[in-house]
Amino acid sequence: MRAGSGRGRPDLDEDDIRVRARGGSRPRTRKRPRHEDAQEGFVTAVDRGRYRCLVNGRSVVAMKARELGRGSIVVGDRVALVGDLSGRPDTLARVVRVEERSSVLRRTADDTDPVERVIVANADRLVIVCALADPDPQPRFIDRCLVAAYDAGLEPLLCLTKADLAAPDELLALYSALDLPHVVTRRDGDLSPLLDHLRGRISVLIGSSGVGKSTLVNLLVPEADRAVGHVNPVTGRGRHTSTSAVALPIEGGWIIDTPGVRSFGLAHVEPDDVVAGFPDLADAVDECPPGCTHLGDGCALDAWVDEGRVEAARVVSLRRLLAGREGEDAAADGAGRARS
Ligand SMILES: Nc1nc2c(ncn2[C@@H]2O[C@H](COP(=O)(O)OP(=O)(O)OP(=O)(O)O)[C@@H](O)[C@H]2O)c(=O)[nH]1
Ligand SMILES: [Zn+2]
Repeated sequence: MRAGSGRGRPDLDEDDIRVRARGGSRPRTRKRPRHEDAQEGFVTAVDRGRYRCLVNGRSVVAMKARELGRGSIVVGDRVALVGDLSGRPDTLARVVRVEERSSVLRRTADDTDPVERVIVANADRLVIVCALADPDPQPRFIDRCLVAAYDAGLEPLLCLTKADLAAPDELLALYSALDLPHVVTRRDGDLSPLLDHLRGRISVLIGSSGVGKSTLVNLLVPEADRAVGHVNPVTGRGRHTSTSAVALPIEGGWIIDTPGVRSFGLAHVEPDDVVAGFPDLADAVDECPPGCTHLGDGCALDAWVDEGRVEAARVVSLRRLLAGREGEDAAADGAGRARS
C-alpha cells in the first residue's frame, strides 16, 4: 500500500529491468565525473527524488546531479556528494557519483509496476523474518528469499518470530540439510543472538505482513520508532511516505527495513541459479538429463522423492519458483497471500 502510492509511473531507471528481460542484471561500474571536493556518503532513505545520506556523521538531504543520468540511487548506495553538506533544514546537497555496488536486491514486479526495481545496494545479509504462528509459516516465501539471497551474494539468516506461540522444530526440520543460520525470537525474549548476526553488517529485513518486523526493529533500534510510520524518513516531516526501504544504524552496521516490499524479484535469475537456492537438491539434480527443466518427464527429482532421498515439499517449492519465474505473480503467490 505504501509502495508506489501517490506516485505516477516514473521513468525507468537504467538498472530497473522488465520482468522478461534477460542479462544485464549485474551491478555495473558507473561513469565517474571529477569532483575533487566531493565527500563520501551513505544513502539511508529515498523518497521522490530526494536522498537522505549520512555524510561525516551528519544527515544530509540531497538530489541527484544531472550528469548522473537515469541510473537509480538506492538505500545502501555509497555516494559522493558536493554542495551544502551542513545538514541544516532546507539545504540540499548534490550526489555526483554512485560507487560500484557489491550487491543489489530487486523487489518483485507487481500489478502496479511490472518492473523489478533495485531497492537496496551493498547489503551483505538477508534476514528472512518468518512467524512460527499468526500468520502461519510460509516455506515458499522463505525459499524464494533464499534464492534471491544466494543470487545476490547475500548471506541469509532465518529469523523465526513468535516462538511463544509455536515451536520452531517442524519448520527447521525442513531446512536441516541446508546449513542455514537461524535465530528464534519470542515476545519478551532475548534478542542478543539476533544482534550478534547484525553487528557490523548491512542487513536487509524481509517478511510478510504481521510477522513482527516492526516489533523487532523497534526493539533493536528504539529511536527509529517504526510504529509511528508517518514521519517521512527523508524530509523528517509528518507526511505519509512512499519509501520502500530505510537504513537504520545498528552497532557499527545497518539494518535496512523494507516496508511495503512484498518479496524480491527472481525474473532475472537464471534457472540454474534458482536451483542453487536449494543446495539440498543439488545431488539429485546432478542426475538429471542434460537441459532438464526439472518440470517435465525424466527429471531425477521425481525418483529421489519416490525413494525418500529428498523432501517432497522442497521439490514442490523449487518447481513453483521455476514455473513461476516467467509470470512472477504465480511465484509471488505464497508471499502475497499473507498480505491480504
Ligand atoms: N505472540 C507474539 N506476537 C508478536 C511477536 N512479535 C510481534 N508480535 C505481534 O504481531 C503483530 C504484528 O507485528 P508487527 O511488528 O507489526 O509486524 P510487521 O512484520 O511489521 O507487519 P507489517 O507492518 O504489516 O509489515 C503485532 O500485534 C505484534 O505485537 C512475538 O514474538 N510473539
Ligand atoms: Zn531435473
